[in-house]
Amino acid sequence: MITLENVLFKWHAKQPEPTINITKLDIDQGEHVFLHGPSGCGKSTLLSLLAGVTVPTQGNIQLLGKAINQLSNSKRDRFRADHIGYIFQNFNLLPYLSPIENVTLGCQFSKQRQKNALKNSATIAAEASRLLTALGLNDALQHQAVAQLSIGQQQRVAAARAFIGSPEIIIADEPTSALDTQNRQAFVKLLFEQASAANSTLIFVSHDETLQTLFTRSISLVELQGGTDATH
Ligand SMILES: Nc1ncnc2c1ncn2[C@@H]1O[C@H](COP(=O)(O)OP(=O)(O)OP(=O)(O)O)[C@@H](O)[C@H]1O
Repeated sequence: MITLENVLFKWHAKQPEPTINITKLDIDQGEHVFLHGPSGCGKSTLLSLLAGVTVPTQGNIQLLGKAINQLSNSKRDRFRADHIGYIFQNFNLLPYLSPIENVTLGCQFSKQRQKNALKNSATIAAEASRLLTALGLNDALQHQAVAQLSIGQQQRVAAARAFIGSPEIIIADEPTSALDTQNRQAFVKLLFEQASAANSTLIFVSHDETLQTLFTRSISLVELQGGTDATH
């Protein structure tokens, strides 16, 4: 469901070595992938290629059978809104809005995700609340401004926003870096429950290798770029 072939990416035309150089990568529907590598090796760059935020300098990226690098900017934006949930490292929440309001924004630009959300709950707000509860944010916290929540609580809001409307692909860029080890593992398990319920593919970047064993697959970006078998 995700296929990369001969993908090269340079931030600048004059860059001597590409930031991304991947001959082949296939990820199946429903896989939980742990992507790791040292700082600066290109993990976030790869995630932005997978999300269609940037396009490769050369090569093909197919998501759900569609070559996203061949889509116009507006079609790529639509594809992303319909099929990809993104959990940002700094969460990118709107601080003066409540958790429910932040989560409903996750499907604001996608009719398809709104439709999916309404298969689970009577209203989009009720579905936001259901997801927040499932991710461990109790009802009392769901209506106050996000700025008043702890980092761990904000992280649950960011995750619920990515999951609303059951996108096929969930991308998480170091969402656990602010938590201690025990809370990281608990949070990852909650992510898995939601990903499995929607059969979403989860691509998760982290520096914390203790999380690696929880995942169905682990990819070293350094090995992948070197052309060796990078999957364990
Ligand atoms: N917007 C940008 N413009 C130009 N160069 C960039 C840009 N973003 C990243 N880079 C460069 O691309 C390379 C890879 O950066 P990237 O952020 O993808 O690494 P990373 O593996 O995610 O690092 P970290 O673990 O520290 O977050 C770095 O050399 C970085 O300087």
